[in-house]
Parts: sequence; C-alpha cells; structure tokens
Amino acid sequence: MNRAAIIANPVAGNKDLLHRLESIQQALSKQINEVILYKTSSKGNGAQIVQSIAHQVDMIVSVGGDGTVHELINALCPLEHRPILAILPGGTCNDFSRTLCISQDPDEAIEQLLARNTTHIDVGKHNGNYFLNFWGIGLITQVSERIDPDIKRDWGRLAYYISAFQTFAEPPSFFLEVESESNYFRGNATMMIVGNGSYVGGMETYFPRTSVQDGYLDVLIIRKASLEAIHAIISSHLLDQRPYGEDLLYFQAKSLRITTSPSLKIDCDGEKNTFTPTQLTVLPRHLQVVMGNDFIHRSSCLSFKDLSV
Ligand SMILES: Nc1ncnc2c1ncn2[C@@H]1O[C@H](COP(=O)(O)OP(=O)(O)OP(=O)(O)O)[C@@H](O)[C@H]1O
Repeated sequence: MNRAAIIANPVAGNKDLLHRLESIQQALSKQINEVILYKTSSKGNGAQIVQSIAHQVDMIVSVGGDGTVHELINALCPLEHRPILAILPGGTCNDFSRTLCISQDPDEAIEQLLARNTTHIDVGKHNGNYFLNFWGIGLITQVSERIDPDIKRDWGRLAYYISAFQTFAEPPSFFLEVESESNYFRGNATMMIVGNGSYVGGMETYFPRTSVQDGYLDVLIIRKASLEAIHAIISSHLLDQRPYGEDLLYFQAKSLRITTSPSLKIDCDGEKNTFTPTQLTVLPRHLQVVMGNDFIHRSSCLSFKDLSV
C-alpha cells in the first residue's frame, strides 16, 4: 500500500481520538509510504476531500461518528476505484464501527487499524444515496429528530432512549405500500426500518442477526407501536428467531419500492435529507473495509434458528 488519507471530523461527539491524530498518522506511516491528514472544515467537506483524493489513495480512514462515515461513503460508493475504508470510532453512537466489530476503545481501534484485516461488505442504496447501517421512516425519524443536542452532548447514547420513550407515547401513523421481489405490504404503519448493519443508536435493537455480507436488506414494518410489538422484538432477541406477531412484519429483500401517504422524511444512517417515495437496493460486497478482530467469528453465527427468509 502506497498512500492513505485520514479524514477527521473535529466536531464529532467523542474527542479522544482527535488529540491523537498525529500519532495515528505516524504509526500508519511506518507501514504506508505516505499518509495525509485532513480535518474537515464544515459539513460536506469530507465528501469533497474524498472526491479529490480517492483516485490517489489506497485507504481512507474516517475519524468521527456515523454522520462522518455516511458522508464519506456517499462520495466513495459511486466511484469505480474505491479505496479501502477504515473507521476509527470518534462519534457518539458509532453504529457502523460496532457492526464491523471495531473496538470502541481508542487504543484497540488503532491496533485494529494497523492490523489492516479487510473484508468486502454490502451497501444499501436509495435514490442515488448510499447507506451502511439503516434506512427508516416514521417512529425512528421522530425519535432522532426529537433528540435534544444538549442531552446528546452530555449523555451520549442515552439521549436516544430518552427521546424514544417520549416519542412512543404518541407514535405516528401513516399509509405504507412496500413491494419487494417476494413480499407485498399495504396498510397503516407506525415505523419501517431497513437494516444493512445491525446497530441503531448504539444498540442491536432491531437487527441483532443481520449480516452485512449476505446480499440482503432486513426489513421490519411495525404496524402498531403496541406492547405486543415490543414483546415480539424482545422475544426474537431472547429466542434467536425472526420477530413475529400481529403488529409487525419482518422479511429480507434485495430491492424494495416504497410509497407512503403523506410523504415522509427518511432517516438514513442518522442523516435526514430525503423523502418518500423511494426505491432501495443492496449492492453486494461493494465496499472493502477494515474489520475488527471478532468480525469473522460474529458473521459465522448470525443466522436465526428459524431459517426461512
Ligand atoms: N468541520 C465540521 N463542522 C461542522 N460539521 C461537520 C464538520 N465535519 C463534519 N461535520 C458533520 O458533523 C455531523 C456530525 O458528525 P458525526 O455524526 O460523525 O458525529 P456524532 O453525531 O457525534 O456521531 P454519531 O452519528 O455516531 O452519533 C455529520 O453530519 C458531519 O457531516
């Protein structure tokens, strides 16, 4: 490997790694001829940096949270030559780094970066936007929109759960039509979430068994935010089975066509810039990433006990 670029977001939640950027650069320089360090100057600058350097580097290291990773992969994924992506978790939730089993401890994460064990992972795509972790509408969007930035800064991941409890008291309801290659749903719903990775808000709440290498997106539609639906989700965790119940629907898909009434704001890896209707597809093994030590082991025990798709 000849060249790498570190792209760090100085305003992301966890500042531990920011003070160590020069030492990370030096450590990588022992293995790689040239390592360039960039600090983003504003939202969108990370994407500009990727567009200007991607053809010259073999690896891009994201230092920041899921918003930073999301911005970088949206510039990386449309390219023909895509450098390897490495993630050093420097945000608040760091969902995608967790899916890749990257340690949340800065020293261990740097060790894993230096080991440079890589694998290829699936990427989700909707209307020209790319996502690694999740795509959602309804309750999930309202939960993250209601998060108080002061609570997020002081309480980190807990802010998501405070907001979830507040939103659950008055869940949204909308008309949803979803068509995949093997499933069709039409009716009222309170939330739809599509997972590529398994973490949302720092926890494996919806997709503890999803794989980023199976060529499928996992789809969960919650018709009603009822105790029955919560019970079905908790039971699926405890029993290692697909969530099943009157108030929800769970399936896997390679492509989805989604319409809602009214049009809804989409939460995609935590970014909320797009609206329904939309079409989703999965790009199998589209991106080469640096993985954590347990990734291979975790991937080998991901299937549900009930194997039907
Ligand atoms: N220099 C900058 N100034 C302001 N915003 C920036 C800058 N660089 C990047 N951003 C934006 O900051 C936002 C927040 O960053 P990020 O999501 O990585 O951190 P976080 O919210 O703490 O982490 P997480 O999403 O994992 O909870 C992202 O949308 C990113 O595009």
